[in-house]
Amino acid sequence: MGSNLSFPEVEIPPERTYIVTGGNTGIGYYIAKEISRMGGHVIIACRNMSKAETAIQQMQEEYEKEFKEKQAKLSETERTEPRRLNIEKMELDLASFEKTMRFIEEFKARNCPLHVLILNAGIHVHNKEMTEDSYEMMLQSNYLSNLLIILHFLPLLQTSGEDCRIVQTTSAGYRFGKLDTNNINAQQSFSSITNYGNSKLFQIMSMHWLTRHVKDKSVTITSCHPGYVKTQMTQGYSFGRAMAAFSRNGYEGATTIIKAATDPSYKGETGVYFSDCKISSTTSYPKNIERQDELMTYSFQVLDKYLPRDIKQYIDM
Ligand SMILES: NC(=O)c1ccc[n+]([C@@H]2O[C@H](COP(=O)([O-])OP(=O)(O)OC[C@H]3O[C@@H](n4cnc5c(N)ncnc54)[C@H](O)[C@@H]3O)[C@@H](O)[C@H]2O)c1
Repeated sequence: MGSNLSFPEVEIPPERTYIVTGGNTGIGYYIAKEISRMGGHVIIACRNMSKAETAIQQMQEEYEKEFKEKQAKLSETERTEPRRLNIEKMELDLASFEKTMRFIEEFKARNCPLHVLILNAGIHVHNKEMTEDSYEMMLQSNYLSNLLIILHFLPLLQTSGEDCRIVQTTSAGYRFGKLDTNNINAQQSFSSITNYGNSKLFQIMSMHWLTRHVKDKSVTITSCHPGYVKTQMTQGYSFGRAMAAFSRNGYEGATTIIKAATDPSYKGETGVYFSDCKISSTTSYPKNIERQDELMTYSFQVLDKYLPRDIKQYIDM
């Protein structure tokens, strides 16, 4: 397990900024740690600021330990000191449009470039839960709020320089989802697996739609399946615990996303799905254009109040 899971070691210039949502735990923790270790400026966007701070300290400690272990193999004259990783935290709660907008506005107010947006945070609930905005929890947290962030940050990514990317952590569980606008908000029925699958399917469908409709094609948008990974998410239910011995660890789960976000050979590669650290194919379902249009009509209606005023300048809609 995991032997083909790797990403090339690249030296990331310190001015390149990466947002990693859900960067304090699970897969996101390793995405943030490895990208900052390679030199990037990383902002982890999380719900709980004290947990985020603890995670940042832990990343620094682990990095220093690993750095010193590598240095021990070198001669005294070759040895250097570990650096301070450039990781910051910002508050983000995807289960609330108001709080998601607060994060968007706070980041915009910094007036700094954004090179790579890694939308990794996600949730898998077992029973039907509605958000404060009256949307099914996974629909809003895994899909609608992520789309809102993309729509606001696109112009910033387009003007931040070379090779800017949006990378979403989706799931092969998208196969369990389907688009049914009469039941999209669990109006008629709810199933933990189907509704989780829906949210992950919609990430892939919206990626395809955006790939076609964004006017300036310089920013790439991709979706990644991390594999089945032992994290808080999967340990929260009995099947996940039973699968623990056969699951990837958090680092292995992160490799596919890190590769999609940093590998120079993927520069310009857009509208693709990654699995096992390589571009892979999806079923035909998310590629259906009429279905994508239907999803986006619904999504733009839901998000209408929060959309950027000048959106039509950069998206054909
Ligand atoms: N673990 C797996 O086997 C697996 C498989 C396929 C896809 N994924 C996806 O990988 C991503 C990371 O999951 P993980 O396995 O590391 O689980 P995890 O539970 O360890 O991490 C999820 C992260 O998302 C954050 N999050 C959840 N709801 C949020 C909200 N409302 N606002 C902001 N942040 C929120 C959590 O705080 C946490 O940091 C998710 O998108 C998940 O759907 C995981």
